[in-house]
Amino acid sequence: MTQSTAQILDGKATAAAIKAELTTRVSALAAKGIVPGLGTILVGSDPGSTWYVGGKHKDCAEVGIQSIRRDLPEDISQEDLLEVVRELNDNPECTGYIVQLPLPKHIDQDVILEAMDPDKDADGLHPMNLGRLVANVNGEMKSPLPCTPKGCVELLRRHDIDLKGKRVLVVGRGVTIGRPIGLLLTRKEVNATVILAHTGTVDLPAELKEADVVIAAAGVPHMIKAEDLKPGAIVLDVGVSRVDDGNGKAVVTGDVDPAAADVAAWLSPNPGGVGPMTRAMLLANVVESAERQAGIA
Ligand SMILES: Nc1nc2c(c(=O)[nH]1)N[C@@H](CN(C=O)c1ccc(C(=O)N[C@@H](CCC(=O)O)C(=O)O)cc1)CN2
Repeated sequence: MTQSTAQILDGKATAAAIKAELTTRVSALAAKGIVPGLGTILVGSDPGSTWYVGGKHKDCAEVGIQSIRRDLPEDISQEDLLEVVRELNDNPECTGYIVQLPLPKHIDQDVILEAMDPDKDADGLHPMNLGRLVANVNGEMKSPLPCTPKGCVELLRRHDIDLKGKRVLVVGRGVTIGRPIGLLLTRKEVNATVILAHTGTVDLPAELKEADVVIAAAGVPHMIKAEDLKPGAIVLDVGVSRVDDGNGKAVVTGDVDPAAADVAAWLSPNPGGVGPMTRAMLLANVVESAERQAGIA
């Protein structure tokens, strides 16, 4: 049996440390009479989405952020959903909010995200904030960043992993992870070289073998095997799938086969890696936005 070589990028412990720091910053805001408030909009009763939203409210309570919850039926019309978006845009207790994704198929996600007040967009997914991410090559402009990409960069930074000059392969071109993470990693402050692979990529195995860093965000269970990787690669397993464990129970499974730990130098596991960082970065976005509104940051 081979010995696992990879060091673990522990998202749970890192997120816990970030939450402790945010608790201090929320107390400083409270001393100035400012209480940040996060709103969530959940449409339907998908078990995963319901769990994530519940976790966001629990996190808020932990760090002292007020939370506002709007749980809506699966068959809500787009117009009625827009009405809830407008209500949170105007709600003074809500300093930022998110619309939990994915939305049901009959709702146009782009229309909903665009209707949000960009200054209250805690997920950084409003087209204005995605545009700011594109324009912000130096990383100096302050705007909310999508939580999972921000979590990946913060997880690496807090483990002193420098990506300057590294060849990074991102697998998956989704709007919440794949596309924005390339923009973050190519900022001058990170200076990585990024290749964005997707279902149309001709020779994924060749790209994987050359990558110093792999960020797997395809949502295909265990599609990346140990033998696909360059020895010593840094691997972030970000994709989430729920598969039957053989006993009728759904378990969270990442894109990377656990045996990759025998080849990689660093591995962020799934669960326990980037997921907890996504939650912590949402809190960070809410606190940063409240600080900006208070003229602190
Ligand atoms: N509006 C948004 N929708 C979605 C986002 C997002 O950032 N904004 N990301 C994902 C879901 N997500 C947060 O919303 C999320 C995913 C995973 C985790 C997490 O902590 N996962 C755990 C495992 C959880 C489990 O057992 O199910 C882990 O990785 O350890 C938190 C948040 C899609 N939608």
